[in-house]
Amino acid sequence: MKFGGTSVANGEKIRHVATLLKGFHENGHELIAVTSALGGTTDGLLSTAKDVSKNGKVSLVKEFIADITKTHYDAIHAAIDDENIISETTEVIDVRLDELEKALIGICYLGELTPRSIDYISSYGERLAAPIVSGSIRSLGIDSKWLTGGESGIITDGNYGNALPLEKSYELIKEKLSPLLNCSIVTIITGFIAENEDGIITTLGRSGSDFSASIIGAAVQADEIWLWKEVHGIMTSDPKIVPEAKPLAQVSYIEAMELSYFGAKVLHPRTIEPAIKHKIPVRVKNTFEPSFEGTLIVADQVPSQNVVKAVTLIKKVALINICGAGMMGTIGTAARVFTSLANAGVNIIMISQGSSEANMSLVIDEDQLETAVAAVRCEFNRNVVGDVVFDRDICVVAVVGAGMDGTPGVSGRVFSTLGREKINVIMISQGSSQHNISFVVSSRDAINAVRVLHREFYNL
Ligand SMILES: Nc1ncnc2c1ncn2[C@@H]1O[C@H](COP(=O)(O)OP(=O)(O)O)[C@@H](O)[C@H]1O
Ligand SMILES: N[C@@H](CC(=O)OP(=O)(O)O)C(=O)O
Repeated sequence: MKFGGTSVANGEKIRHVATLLKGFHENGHELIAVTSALGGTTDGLLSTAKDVSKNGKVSLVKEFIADITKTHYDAIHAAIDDENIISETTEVIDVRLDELEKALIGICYLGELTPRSIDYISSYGERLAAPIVSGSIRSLGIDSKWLTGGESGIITDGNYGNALPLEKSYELIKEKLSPLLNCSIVTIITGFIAENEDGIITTLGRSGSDFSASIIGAAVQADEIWLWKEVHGIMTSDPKIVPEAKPLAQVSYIEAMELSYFGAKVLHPRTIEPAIKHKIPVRVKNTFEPSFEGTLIVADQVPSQNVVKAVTLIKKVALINICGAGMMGTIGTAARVFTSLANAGVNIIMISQGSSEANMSLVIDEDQLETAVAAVRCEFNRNVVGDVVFDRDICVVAVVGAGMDGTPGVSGRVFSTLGREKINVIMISQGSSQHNISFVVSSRDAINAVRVLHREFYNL
């Protein structure tokens, strides 16, 4: 079971989570829980580290440490009743906070922030949360211990910020965690963080605790992997954009993956991979309404009267247009574009090429725009490719559903709906899997595009 940052946002919520875990434990379930950082902590750690690496202000570190100390002390007192457990937990937290302060001050003086140090700093969110969740369970009379992702056996490559578990992790986790399953203990594991083969802390990417839970669930061959969140499950759209969005009772692994790739922040994009490999159902549930069934994610495609299961939105992306008459018929142009971007470490989200071959459009993360433009310009030096133009002011909208495969008329409905609303479509892409149709619109049209499409396919 994984509890997200919104589920453990403060001491009262942590107490609620501990009570849920106690209930499942007492009902005879053998379980392992993965916790995220208290909501907002990882953002705070990252922005403070970035700021102080630029401005070197030790006073800013002191302010941040005072804030984070208060948040976690408040959480300890609201989540734990037993005085001894309060003081034990406070001691652990104090040691962590002291290390964190020293590391941030180090960054102030060094004036640089490497990918490795970003992972080290951001790991503190989960490393501060896990002792409190574990203490809260102990305070309810259930034995509990906590481990970091690395200690539980998640060993990754060295790709800081987006590390992947090595295959051997699965055996290692099984070895380390299986003995803790059939004894009277609830084990808490820090989500999001792991370590590489040299024992250096790595992270699995933002929102990576979902992925931690599914790696662990797969390794111990859990019956189900449950992801507890602030929503009723996977919904027909982000309820923050479309308030009338409805929870989906069941979706397939493929649909869940497509949804997460296309921006549905409800799941970390890699979550489903370990579950597929080990054929484990995944359930998304609402921490604050546990009796609601939530969404079950399973292997088989679930027949539904709605061919479109959900409408999603990706923000913080940018469009690159590579054009030039010289591209027409010049063999190898695409290979050079993709190789130069790959060598620069740029991840491509969408690709489209017009049949005239004089134009190629790519969508990438906004953060990588400058690197990408420089890489393509350097590769061609105005030979073959005339120019590389870009637009930061765009979003990707997608309609997702495995039932679209072979169902005619879905694109017609998508684009005529957008046309009626006078929403200009800048770029279109549909994979041959036919499980999604994705397109680019200007940022100012994006929310409206999601809402009108949701209304079109769900009649709400
Ligand atoms: N299709 C979707 N279904 C459900 N939630 C979605 C969807 N798209 C985006 N979201 C957002 O994902 C968030 C998931 O819940 P949250 O408790 O924040 O998860 P976690 O803390 O595990 O990251 C919600 O706040 C919701 O706004
Ligand atoms: N704390 C990490 C990892 C995580 O999974 O968080 P959440 O469960 O709140 O998405 C983050 O903010 O990225």
